[in-house]
Amino acid sequence: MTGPRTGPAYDPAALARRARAQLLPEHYDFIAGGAGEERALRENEDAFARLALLPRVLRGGPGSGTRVTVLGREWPAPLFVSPTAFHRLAHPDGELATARAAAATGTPLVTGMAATTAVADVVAAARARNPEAVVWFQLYLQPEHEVTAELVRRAERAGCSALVVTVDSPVFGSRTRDLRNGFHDLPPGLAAENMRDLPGAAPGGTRDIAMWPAGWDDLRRLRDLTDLPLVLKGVLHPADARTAVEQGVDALLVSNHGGRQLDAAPAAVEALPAVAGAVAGRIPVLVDGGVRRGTDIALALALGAVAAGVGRPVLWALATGGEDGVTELLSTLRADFAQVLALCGGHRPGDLTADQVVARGFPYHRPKGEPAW
Ligand SMILES: Cc1cc2nc3c(=O)[nH]c(=O)nc-3n(C[C@H](O)[C@H](O)[C@H](O)COP(=O)(O)O)c2cc1C
Ligand SMILES: CCCCC(=O)C(=O)O
Repeated sequence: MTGPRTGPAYDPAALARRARAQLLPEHYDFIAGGAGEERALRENEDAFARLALLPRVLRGGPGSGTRVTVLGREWPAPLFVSPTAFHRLAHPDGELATARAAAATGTPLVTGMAATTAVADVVAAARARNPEAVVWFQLYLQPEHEVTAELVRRAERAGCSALVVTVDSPVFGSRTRDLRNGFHDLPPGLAAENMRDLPGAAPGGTRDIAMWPAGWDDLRRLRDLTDLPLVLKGVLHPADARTAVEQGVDALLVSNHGGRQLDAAPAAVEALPAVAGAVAGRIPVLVDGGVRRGTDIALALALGAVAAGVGRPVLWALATGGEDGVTELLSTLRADFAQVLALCGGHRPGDLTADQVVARGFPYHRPKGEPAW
């Protein structure tokens, strides 16, 4: 073998196994688990495995790197950290460690409303590592408008540059493992810190996060409340994607919530082409669910996403290695994607196209609903 070894050694399943050994079983299950029979959860990864990439050849080089532009900001790679609750279940440094690692690698972070660290502290930790760090705030619209408004003000004051509104949770999904384990409360000493001192909370106390069936009117009220770009997370139906564009939404995140809400939902990557088709390039489309390696990111881009998010792997890396673990994971995913892009004959992320995606089998075929060559 000649030349430098460029392929990173990374085994996502082994990372999850190592994390399992570190965590209390009910905490591991909370993170790993999904709704119902966990079909949507399994399908997220399986659907990627059913797809293959046709590389293009003799395209010359060198490539110009992995950078992409999303909502006016340049990202070093089409990769971001999806919002996940309660990072201090995984590691005592929790969201602070995740934020530092994301910032150090230039990876945009979506911090969750259900974080165990307040958004101001998350952004401060990220900016201390990298003044240019991109942090977005994930929001569940709350039934009381003043509560939503206060959360938005906190995200704005903290320096978040977009709001990711999760719209796939009109009610909470049935998490089979949590029901079996009786896991429904954070352990003593941990709290959803963004929910502290909100209207309706006891002094010094936190409010519960409501899963509530908001409507498009509520989204319009949010639009009037803030100038931050709005990203809708959890859109799977192309008709909703079209409405979102008409309503002035700034970006979509195609997601089945990591299989934690509707168990009959399709895999995120399977829902992506129809949503991207409905949006027709008018706003950026992001995706998460089952993204574990560079080939998954490449498939997502070829099928119309501008970037892909990772959820559980970040928590596994945090559990096993704290900040350094997350830094290693994010750098590895970026290097892996850079290698896959080059192997596909791409010079830049936008070079990956839908005609390069085929469904495995003999003979392989174009995924249904995709235009023929
Ligand atoms: C432990 C855990 C907590 C999560 N919490 C939230 C949340 O508070 N808000 C939200 O919009 N999505 C949440 N998600 C969903 C993620 O944002 C994301 O859609 C999903 O994890 C992506 O799939 P992946 O874990 O296969 O990468 C959570 C996922 C996990 C695993
Ligand atoms: C109340 C926050 C729950 C977070 C969570 O587990 C999820 O959104 O999947």
